[in-house]
Order: sequence, then structure tokens, then C-alpha cells
Amino acid sequence: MSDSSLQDQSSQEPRLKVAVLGGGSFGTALASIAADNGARVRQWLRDPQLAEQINREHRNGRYLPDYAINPAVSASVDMAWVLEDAALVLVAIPSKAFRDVVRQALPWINDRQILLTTTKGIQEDGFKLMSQILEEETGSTHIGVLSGPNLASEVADKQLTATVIASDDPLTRSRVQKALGCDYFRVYASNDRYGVELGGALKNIYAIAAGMAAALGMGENTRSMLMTRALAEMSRFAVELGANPMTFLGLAGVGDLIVTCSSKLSRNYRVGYALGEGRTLQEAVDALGQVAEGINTVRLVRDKANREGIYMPLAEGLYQVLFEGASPRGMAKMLMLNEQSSDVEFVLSRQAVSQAHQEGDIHG
Ligand SMILES: NC(=O)c1ccc[n+]([C@@H]2O[C@H](COP(=O)([O-])OP(=O)(O)OC[C@H]3O[C@@H](n4cnc5c(N)ncnc54)[C@H](O)[C@@H]3O)[C@@H](O)[C@H]2O)c1
Ligand SMILES: O=P(O)(O)OC[C@H](O)CO
Repeated sequence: MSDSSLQDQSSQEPRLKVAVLGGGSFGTALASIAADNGARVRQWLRDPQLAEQINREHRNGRYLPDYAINPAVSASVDMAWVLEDAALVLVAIPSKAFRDVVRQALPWINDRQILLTTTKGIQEDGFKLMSQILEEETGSTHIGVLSGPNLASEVADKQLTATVIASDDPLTRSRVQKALGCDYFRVYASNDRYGVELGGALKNIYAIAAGMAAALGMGENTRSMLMTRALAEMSRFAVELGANPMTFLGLAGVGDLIVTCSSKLSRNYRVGYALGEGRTLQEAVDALGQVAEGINTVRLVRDKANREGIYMPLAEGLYQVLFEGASPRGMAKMLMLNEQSSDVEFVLSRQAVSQAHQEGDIHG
């Protein structure tokens, strides 16, 4: 139990009631944190056997077999029971099923609850982020996004970790900081919900590329170049879509990019690594056995960038490798020989670089 949970218990405040929708590794780790902080936590999942195992052994054998879950977490397949009286609801469900699960929950959602998404993905129809789905389905004003460099197994292992709660509602920010912040999990606040959520979804694309580069034997210079150019590309995309580029300097931007592009614990990195070893996309996905959101995100972002005229050479290159059979090495070479560009576009624009080249050509 963390120090902060002791503080909570010694105060006279009523016990917070938390519901977590999703039985995957991050949902489970977050449920355990909230319980460490003294909350009554109920977790909803589809699989009755897994629910029974969590209740009996305080272990999630499917997603987090090696970690102890706080015994105060109770799991169930009964959505009504899980959401009963919940003041804070966390939705940790892959993007493809997110709206369906929120719809199942609707009868027990009310306008006093705080609703959080932890999902780093995009809905194809309308290019919607998960908090937008929460907003559309519930009409709530207490909506937030939890995102940051948060590999679930490290969180479950109580490695010192930081995350971001992003919401334009100050109450949501402060309540979530209090509910989840403890001596191994620090929660920073942001009011750029869109930027934070976009950062979490976009970095998955580049984690696939980083895994692929590692499997191909490319070195640290390459990884550093990839991450930095990824940050430039993510920020460019975000600015075009109206997010604040400064958000990408924070935990949910560069922070999450670093961890996901560096760790074999990342599912997106692992898919990329398998592709770099020569497996097909289907083989890589089958071997993973879990959802790597970046596969779908690369397609959606590449299509959106093409529609909106946003320059995204890395996303385009990865799309060609994943879905059009391009060779990873050939694509890497092509990107290296791409048109001359600028380092930091907010300092020197790409247009200024290409104009200098055109003028140089004219003057021989
Ligand atoms: N795992 C991590 O390290 C991590 C860290 C930070 C954020 N996230 C994000 O949080 C989200 C949840 O991640 P996770 O690792 O907890 O879980 P996950 O993405 O592996 O899957 C979550 C759960 O959703 C369930 N599920 C899938 N389809 C469903 C459906 N149609 N109906 C009901 N349940 C369904 C699965 O059975 C599983 O219990 C992800 O989208 C991810 O981007 C994950
Ligand atoms: O396992 P991934 O690739 O979905 O990434 C996990 C988290 O998003 C890391 O912050």
C-alpha cells in the first residue's frame, strides 16, 4: 500500500468508488492503483473465468500474469454492478470496441460521474478520438484523457511512473490527480485534451517503425533520428488539426514516444520488430495476441494526411511497408534521400528550405 493511501484512509472523506471497464493489462494496473489509494474498485470484463481468477487469486493470468493485484479490486461481467455508485469511470477498451462498450454502459452513466479514456487509438468513422466518443455518447462535461509513458507491466510493478490527465474541466483534472496519484504514479494536469489524446495515438505509428529498425540491426543514431523526426511529424499533424504543439513537449508527446520507441514491452514496437524479422503483418499480429493500435492508426493517419495535404513521410512510408508490400530497407533508403528539409519547422520553415534549393538551382 502506498503512503498516499494511508493519508486518504486517515482523512474522513468517504471512500471513492471507481469503475474500470476493460480487463487488459492497463485497465488492471489502473484498477490496482486506485485500490492502493483506498478506493472501492470494481472492474468489468467479458471473460467470467478471468473475473473469477482476479477475485480469487488477485492475478490477471491472461494479461498481467506476474503481478499481484490489490485484493480490494473486485472483477465482474455484470456492468450494472460494476458501475453502481461509481464516481470515477475509466474506459480501457481497444478503439474498435470502445463505442460498443460505452453504449453498454450508458444505462448506468450519470452526469456527476467523471469519465476517462485510457485508449490510444482512433475510430475510423469520422477520425474520432475516444474522448470524443465518450462526449457524443454520454453528453457529459466531466470527460478526461489519461495518457503518457505508461507501459502497463511497469506500472503494475510499481516502477516510478508519470502520466497526464487532460481535460478542459478543472474538477476532472483535480479529482483524477487525487484518485490516482501516489508514491509510484504521479499525475500531471493538462487542459489540451485533444493534443494529449492525439499524442498517445500517433506515437504508436512510430513505435512500429522503431521496432522494425531495431530488428533490421539499425543503430542508436537511427533510433534517435526516427524519434526526433517522428516528433516533428506528429507536431505538424497536430497543428494542422488544431492541437497545441507545445503539448508534444510533455509526457503524452515526447515522453510516450521515447518509451514506446525503445521498449520491447510495447506491443506496437513488438509488431514492428516481427515485421523487421521478415514476418508478414498477419503473422506479427497473431504472434502478439493483443491489440497493437498503431496498425490501424497508421492507415487512418496516412489517409487523413493525404486528404488534408499534410506532409507525413514516415507515416506514408510505414503504410507502404505494412499494406503495400514495400521493403523496410528500401523504404528507409528512400526516406533518407527524400527532398531536403528543415530540422525544426517552427524555427525554419520547410518552404524556406525548398525555396533556397530552387533559387540555388536557378543560379547554378
Ligand atoms: N497496455 C499498456 O501498456 C497500455 C498503457 C497505456 C495505455 N494503454 C491503452 O489503454 C487501452 C487499454 O489497454 P489494455 O492493455 O488494458 O488492454 P487491451 O487493449 O489489450 O484490451 C483491453 C480489454 O478489452 C477487452 N475487449 C476487447 N474487445 C472487447 C469488446 N468488444 N467488448 C468488451 N471488451 C473487449 C479485452 O478482452 C481486454 O480485456 C489500449 O487502447 C491502450 O492503447 C495501454
Ligand atoms: O503496448 P503499446 O505499444 O500499446 O504501448 C503501451 C503504452 O501506450 C505506452 O505508454
